Amino acid sequence: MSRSSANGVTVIFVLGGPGSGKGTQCKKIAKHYGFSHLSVGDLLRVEMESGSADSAMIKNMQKEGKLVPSDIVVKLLQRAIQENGNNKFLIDGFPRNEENLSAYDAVIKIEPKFVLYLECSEDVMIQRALNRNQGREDDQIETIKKRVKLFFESTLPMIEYFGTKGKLCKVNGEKSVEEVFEEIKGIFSSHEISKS
Ligand SMILES: Nc1ncnc2c1ncn2[C@@H]1O[C@H](COP(=O)(O)OP(=O)(O)O)[C@@H](O)[C@H]1O
Ligand SMILES: Nc1ccn([C@@H]2O[C@H](COP(=O)(O)OP(=O)(O)O)[C@@H](O)[C@H]2O)c(=O)n1
Ligand SMILES: [Mg+2]
Repeated sequence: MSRSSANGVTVIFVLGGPGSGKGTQCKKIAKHYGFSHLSVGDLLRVEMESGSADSAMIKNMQKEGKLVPSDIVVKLLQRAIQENGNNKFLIDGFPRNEENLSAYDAVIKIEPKFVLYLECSEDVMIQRALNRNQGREDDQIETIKKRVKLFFESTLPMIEYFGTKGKLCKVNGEKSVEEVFEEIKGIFSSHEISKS
């Protein structure tokens, strides 16, 4: 039996390229449905600012648009889940490749209820990330292009794998914020997740 059915913890992976709207939609879902939003990029940024032994490496990987080793990412995620009293989590921006997924399966082991994928064209991703204005060092054009490339090379094949398992829920991430959220509400309703 998966841990999700054993202890009643619900996990949803929220995936999409940079700028596809993961953070934007997760905030709305969290508020509407009472989920806790765990953005792995944010967890890494907090760890980077903490001055821990991994700070410099994380800063460098983010600046280069590369992925931080999975063991470090999974430890941060596990700690965030354990410290949180909630039993419903949106995991935003993870897993991003097969290695992330294997590390998750080995350590955290909570089978996701489904994977929410915000589909967006490369041009829209790039424009949104460029206009984001959050002071992120990785939101400059050269790094964004590397991140987009990595998304299509490493993340998308893994997302498609969830499709073969019948776990993939895809929405059109290019519509307005409210239209995307309406589509998401339909998906949540079909999975019998109701307003908190
Ligand atoms: N559906 C949308 N339409 C237009 N702009 C959006 C939409 N969703 C998000 N944005 C904007 O695009 C940028 C990237 O969104 P964000 O949620 O940070 O994406 P991600 O977490 O996937 O990188 C932000 O400036 C956000 O306000
Ligand atoms: N699973 C993850 C998620 C993020 N990251 C790092 O954090 C960066 C920013 O991730 P993010 O999820 O905040 O980025 P967006 O998709 O929101 O633009 C990535 O480019 C990686 O360097 C990672 O290494 N592994
Ligand atoms: Mg984000």
